[in-house]
Amino acid sequence: MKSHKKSSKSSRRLEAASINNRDSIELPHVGKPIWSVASAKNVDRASISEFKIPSLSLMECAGRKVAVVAAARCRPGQLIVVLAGPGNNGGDALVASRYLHLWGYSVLVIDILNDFKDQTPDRSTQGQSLDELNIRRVSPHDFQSGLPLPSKPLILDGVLGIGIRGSLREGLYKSCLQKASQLNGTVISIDLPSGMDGDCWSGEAPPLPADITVTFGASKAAHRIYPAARYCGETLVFDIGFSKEAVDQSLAKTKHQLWELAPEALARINPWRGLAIDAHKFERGHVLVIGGSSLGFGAPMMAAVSAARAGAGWVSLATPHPVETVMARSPLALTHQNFFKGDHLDIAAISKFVEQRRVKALLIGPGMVTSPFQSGDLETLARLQRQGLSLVLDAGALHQLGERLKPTRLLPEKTLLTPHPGELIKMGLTPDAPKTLADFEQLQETCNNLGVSIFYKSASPVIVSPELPHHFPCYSQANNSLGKAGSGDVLAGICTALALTSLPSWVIAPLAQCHMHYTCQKLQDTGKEIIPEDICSNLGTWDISFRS
Ligand SMILES: NC(=O)C1=CN([C@@H]2O[C@H](COP(=O)(O)OP(=O)(O)OC[C@H]3O[C@@H](n4cnc5c(N)ncnc54)[C@H](O)[C@@H]3O)[C@@H](O)[C@H]2O)[C@@H](O)CC1
Ligand SMILES: Nc1ncnc2c1ncn2[C@@H]1O[C@H](COP(=O)(O)OP(=O)(O)O)[C@@H](O)[C@H]1O
Ligand SMILES: [K+]
Repeated sequence: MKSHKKSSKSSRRLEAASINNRDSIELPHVGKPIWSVASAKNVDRASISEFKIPSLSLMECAGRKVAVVAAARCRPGQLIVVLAGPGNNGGDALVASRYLHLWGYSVLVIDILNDFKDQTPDRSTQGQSLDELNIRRVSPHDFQSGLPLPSKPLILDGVLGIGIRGSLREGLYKSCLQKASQLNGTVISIDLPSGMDGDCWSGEAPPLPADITVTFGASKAAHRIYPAARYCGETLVFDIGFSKEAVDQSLAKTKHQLWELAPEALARINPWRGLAIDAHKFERGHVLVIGGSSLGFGAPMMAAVSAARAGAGWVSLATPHPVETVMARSPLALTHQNFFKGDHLDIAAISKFVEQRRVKALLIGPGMVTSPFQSGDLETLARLQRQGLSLVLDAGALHQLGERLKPTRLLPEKTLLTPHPGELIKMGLTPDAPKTLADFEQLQETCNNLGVSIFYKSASPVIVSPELPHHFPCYSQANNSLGKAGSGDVLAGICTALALTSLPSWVIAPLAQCHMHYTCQKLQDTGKEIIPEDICSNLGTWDISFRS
């Protein structure tokens, strides 16, 4: 978000550093594209037909990678049960079986075919190469009718991959997968847990969820976005020798693109780099947090402390409670206001405070249960934005915001909304939570019209911003210790501190999530069960906490 006009020499230095930040951070510096299934198929097709890479050598490489992963996970004496379906996913499984057998592991292949005629040519070739080795192979009928097997084998799921169309049909493939799930083994799935749609992240659990998924070229949406990602387990991505030109060609054709952000790369961004050693509080910037309700003021307090720990120069807190009550519970450096008239905001008083006290970033919503806005309030905020104010709206401030925003148009580079799925729906912008990339494209259209960026919060939050047309970065490092009431307040506070800098909102929001996630992880290393309050009072300095 652009910093507003500054006069001193050192503040110009900050602005220069921040503008550099803004100009130099590009998506490929901090993330990798997530391929759609169509892109993956295009890469495959073009590598083979245009760039003359033999399909069998891609399969050989894929199967070998799977074998290496399986060998590393196999316990001494453990049986490896390989489920090999009819397509090239099954072909990969057969290559893996060959390697594992040759390396001395005990392998049992289940040929999950209705008919040998169903096989793809490459799968059939791999089958023939297995015939010459002494690998035990059984029919799906034998497998299903109670073939005695040791419990807890290592299972390789090569029944179906990205060739699936629609939902998994009832029949042989599904029943074999269900049977395999009864073995209670460790499951390594090839490319995708069989039956899953690589592009969709909100579907049902597949019959045989994976502990590890081995995929090729790049991850797909289902590997990275929750809830689908939970069924993939740990996803490992391998290069299997696709042509780089084929990859570039395929991605160039892609209309919209999900990106997987790399925490280590985000970690190198220090939002305060370049801040002069003699900087004063206004060079960092003044944050005002407005929130709370009759239920309390813990949420805005945590957001305010998080904003201070994330680098704000001065943080003021406004709640509907008597200032003395809040002050008695507050860290000393926070200053306190009461900008409420009943359930609503005294927008004139806020506006005066923002102008007089040079507030540069305003967070409204933590701990609020209903919308605090009345007609005209958003117009006032839009006017303050044009004077340099950045706005972050969370929780209660999001309720029915869609309707309220329509006549207003805020500045997208200065407005960040942070809804979780329920809040997104309550905003009234969309009847359902986004389930596909096309849904995000639609949401971006809405963001363009309203002049806002949306950080769609979940265990794998995605940013949708008019500043980044057709590209949707996702931070997919989940940690269930963050699934606790209050994490959203910490996140909103960090976002608001970062809104003081000139980082674009598509960087601010994931960087805030990354900072919260790293801090949580570090605190967990001390062996404690972590609560959001711990995170807010222990946020690391940007340089130190991100050096891991
Ligand atoms: N050269 C290549 O083509 C490469 C392909 N690779 C592997 O090949 C896989 C893709 O192979 P294929 O395109 O042969 O497809 P799959 O092996 O994923 O699946 C094909 C089978 O799925 C069945 N099917 C489709 N929709 C279904 C539904 N709704 N319910 C039940 N069955 C359904 C089809 O009848 C067909 O028999 C990738 O996932 C990857 O594992 C890798 O070997 C890398 C190279
Ligand atoms: N399992 C998880 N892994 C990673 N991040 C999570 C997880 N669960 C929640 N979060 C993050 O924690 C925050 C929770 O926000 P929210 O649902 O608004 O919580 P609250 O308002 O109760 O504080 C979001 O930033 C979300 O991205
Ligand atoms: K599979």
